[in-house]
Amino acid sequence: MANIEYQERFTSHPSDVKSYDTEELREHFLIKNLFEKDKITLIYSHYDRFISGGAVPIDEVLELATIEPLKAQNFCDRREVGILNIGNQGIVTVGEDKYRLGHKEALYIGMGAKNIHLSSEDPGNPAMFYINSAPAHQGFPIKKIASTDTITLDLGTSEKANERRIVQYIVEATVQTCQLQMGITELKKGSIWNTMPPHTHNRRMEVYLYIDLPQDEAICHFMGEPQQTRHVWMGNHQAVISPPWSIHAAAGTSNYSFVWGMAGENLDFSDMDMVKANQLR
Ligand SMILES: O=C(O)C(=O)C[C@H](O)C(=O)CO
Ligand SMILES: [Zn+2]
Repeated sequence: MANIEYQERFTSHPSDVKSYDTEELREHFLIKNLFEKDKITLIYSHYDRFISGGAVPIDEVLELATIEPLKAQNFCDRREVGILNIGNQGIVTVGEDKYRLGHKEALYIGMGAKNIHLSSEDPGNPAMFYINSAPAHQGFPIKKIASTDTITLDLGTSEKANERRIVQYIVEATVQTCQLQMGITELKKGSIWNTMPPHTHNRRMEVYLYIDLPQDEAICHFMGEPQQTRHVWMGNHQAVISPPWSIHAAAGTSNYSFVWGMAGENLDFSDMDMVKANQLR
């Protein structure tokens, strides 16, 4: 059954963002309520035409059907998709093929795939599928990425409260994609800063979905041009759109994790323009 809601988000010029107040900043960049029972919720950003979404199948099998802005018969007619399960055991069916995704396992689905359905193995303990998608020009094979298939990078130190593990799920070295990259960054206990020192990558936009944040805690996400930053207070399971010209970093009131996804000009994860912390304004 197709039970999909979508919203479009248009792009903002950095000099316009300078004058956004709290509400306007949140309206354009913050993504709330992605994970609703028996629904697929999609946000179509005009930055690199990147779609981020959530699906929580409980009593229904949910179909990742096309949405009107795609003007396509099937969701993947001109798109590739990454699905990362942040909930309990779930099943993604593509055509006749079934892929079981456990907690923090991912699936890449290439252009041309049809009949994508999402379900939970146990409705009492549902899967929570986080979906990222970008335009594609070539169909690459479907691939499941378990945690043993990922590439990990350990960054930061406890002294700087930014000790974290970057877990790369969908990157050039693990899966062939046109432009999509996805992964999870997990902060160690006692560390609160992600992506600090920060960076921009004018060649790619990025979306962060914050997860594993204890109840009553909060994330202060920093965005904007490095010399003109703004902050957005966020909660667990909320996402934020990072324009290519914006830094994307945060401090939490506890440790937490986040799923990052990006698309754009290249597939070079390390292509970042670093900014020194003492240069931020
Ligand atoms: O903690 C970090 O640093 C990150 O996770 C960085 C993201 O992966 C990123 O922004 C990639 O461009
Ligand atoms: Zn980045």
